[in-house]
Amino acid sequence: MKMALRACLRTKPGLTALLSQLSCSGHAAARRAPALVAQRSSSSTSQKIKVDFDQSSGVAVMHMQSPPVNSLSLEFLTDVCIALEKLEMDKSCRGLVVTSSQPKVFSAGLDILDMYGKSPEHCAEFWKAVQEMWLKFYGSNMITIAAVNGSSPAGGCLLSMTCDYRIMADNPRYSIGLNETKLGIVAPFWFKDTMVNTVGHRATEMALQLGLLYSPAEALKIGLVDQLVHEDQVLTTATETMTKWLAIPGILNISYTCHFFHLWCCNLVCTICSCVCQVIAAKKIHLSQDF
Ligand SMILES: CCCC/C=C/CC(=O)SCCNC(=O)CCNC(=O)[C@H](O)C(C)(C)COP(=O)(O)OP(=O)(O)OC[C@H]1O[C@@H](n2cnc3c(N)ncnc32)[C@H](O)[C@@H]1OP(=O)(O)O
Repeated sequence: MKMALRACLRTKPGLTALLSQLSCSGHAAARRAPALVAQRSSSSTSQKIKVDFDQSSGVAVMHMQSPPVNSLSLEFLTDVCIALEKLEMDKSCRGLVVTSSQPKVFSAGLDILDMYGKSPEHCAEFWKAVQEMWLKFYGSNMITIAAVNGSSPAGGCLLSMTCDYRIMADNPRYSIGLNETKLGIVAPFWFKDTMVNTVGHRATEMALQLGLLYSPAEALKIGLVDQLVHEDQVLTTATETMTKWLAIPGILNISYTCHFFHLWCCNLVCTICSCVCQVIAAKKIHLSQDF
């Protein structure tokens, strides 16, 4: 799926334009962008994101450092998007590892405080930033690996699922999953679709209906994560794994993308049809009650 968006970005100028319209240029431009210096190794830091880029390997490591739990606030999302844009523009950067600098937590998901009691304008901007993060990760030309070194509920799980590969710390105290139902909210359809693409329909159905959070071992079993390693090994394993992925010529990825893009389009059309059907059904019920 991620590959699909990637192919689309390469081949369809229309979508690129769409993405750039959705891009953080509005709110992001106003913020100071962390610079990536063209040298063998460079480091750039915003308040909430630190990026270390090793030019010799072409791999960047993005450290999320927003205490206490890397919750996805508008400010945090904006910094992530700016950092991603910078890396994407640097053609020497081919791989990205995302990890957390916070102990025990990868990301707590959307910042609840940034969603509650805010103006409609803030909520709109916030929601746009959430979608943008998803699009930028899913549509990235880089190989992306999530080094999940702590708990990762809800939006944190979504973030990890937008990556090509997930390595999680093998600590039973940690959990991962889309637990929105348990919070009394419905996961947006694109959260659901991202999970379907990761673990399949049935596992997603169970996960979303029950708002399940999985232990690392359970997550590995259903394919929500790809590998478990000791807590201290998450980042090193991620960079080693990246070497394997980068050994595959990028062109081969593209041939898979067409197939996945087709599936993605079908999915989108189905979702739209199902929404239309629901509206028609609701109208019919309403009309039949009138008579
Ligand atoms: C409009 C439709 C939207 C639909 C989509 C929603 C997707 C989402 O992502 S909704 C957010 C769902 N997130 C969660 O349910 C996570 C809740 N948090 C936790 O489960 C735990 O905090 C943790 C497992 C991530 C970490 O546990 P730990 O024991 O280490 O830390 P805590 O003491 O629980 O928390 C520390 C500190 O952080 C605050 N906090 C935690 N999560 C969030 C959050 N998502 N947004 C904002 N703030 C959060 C928590 O309140 C504590 O703050 P204080 O120290 O000030 O009490």
